[in-house]
Amino acid sequence: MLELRNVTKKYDGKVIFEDISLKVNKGEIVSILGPSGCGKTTLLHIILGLTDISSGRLAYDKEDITRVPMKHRGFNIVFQDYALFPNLNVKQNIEYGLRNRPNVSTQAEVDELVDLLEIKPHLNKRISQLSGGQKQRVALARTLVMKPKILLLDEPLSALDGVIKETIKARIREIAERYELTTLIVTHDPEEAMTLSDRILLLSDGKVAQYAKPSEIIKNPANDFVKSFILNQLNIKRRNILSLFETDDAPADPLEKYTQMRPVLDGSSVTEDINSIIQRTAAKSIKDTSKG
Ligand SMILES: Nc1ncnc2c1ncn2[C@@H]1O[C@H](COP(=O)(O)OP(=O)(O)OP(=O)(O)O)[C@@H](O)[C@H]1O
Repeated sequence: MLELRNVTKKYDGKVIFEDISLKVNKGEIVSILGPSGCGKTTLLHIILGLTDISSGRLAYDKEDITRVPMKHRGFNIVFQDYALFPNLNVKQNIEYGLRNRPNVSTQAEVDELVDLLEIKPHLNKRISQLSGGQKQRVALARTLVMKPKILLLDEPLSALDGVIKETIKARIREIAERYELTTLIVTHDPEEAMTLSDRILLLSDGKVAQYAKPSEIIKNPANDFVKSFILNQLNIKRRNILSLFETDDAPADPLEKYTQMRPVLDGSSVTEDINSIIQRTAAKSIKDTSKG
């Protein structure tokens, strides 16, 4: 278990956040969510060991790691721009870290990850020949072969959209589950956080606005900031989708709105949901036509 106790970060005397306390269980996916500049990346770098804290404590499996340097913490990060080596091919990128620590993963384990992330057809390609989604999967594989105790992802989906985004989300969930890998993800997108994580840490004004399961945040938002940050953005997306079908199905109650939108957010049943809207709309227009 990862534990943060009263963690405060200041830059040049200016408080970025203060008194952040939280626990993350093994295998849990936690999204760090909040407006631009609230300190999401700083918090991720603090957990990684790349940035020092100003005060407070960090512990992993009850051992104090506050002063443990990054390379001894055994956590690993995928940066937003993937940071792949352009002069090496895909296979060499994935196996790069194993040059110094060859026994961390066996060849069979590397092959399993390559299969899981569907990279096999690309192993001999140069990085410049890959799409954004393929680069993301290679960056994930390169990090995972090193068997990190905690996987840290900085905006892993921001450069992706549509089906590719849903595929990467599914892979992240599958990896967390299969390897019981604790995963922390920085995002500014409430929809991403809602559909990907077991718990969401929502930061605002240098404080924890709420740390809870997505369903709990929807049912019991801790304050007005949480309500507006999460529900407004989700409702805007829902309205945009519904407006495509020109229906007047929009309920006034935010919770009902979210419940209706849930299948749309849950990539798996998006087609079913949109189909039912189409059917209802078509049935209505047939009725209207036959009336006239
Ligand atoms: N090395 C640094 N020195 C001084 N201030 C910094 C440094 N790194 C970050 N900051 C400041 O700390 C605050 C938090 O930055 P951070 O990048 O963690 O925010 P964020 O929530 O990840 O933002 P975004 O969503 O825009 O990426 C910002 O005001 C930023 O200007």
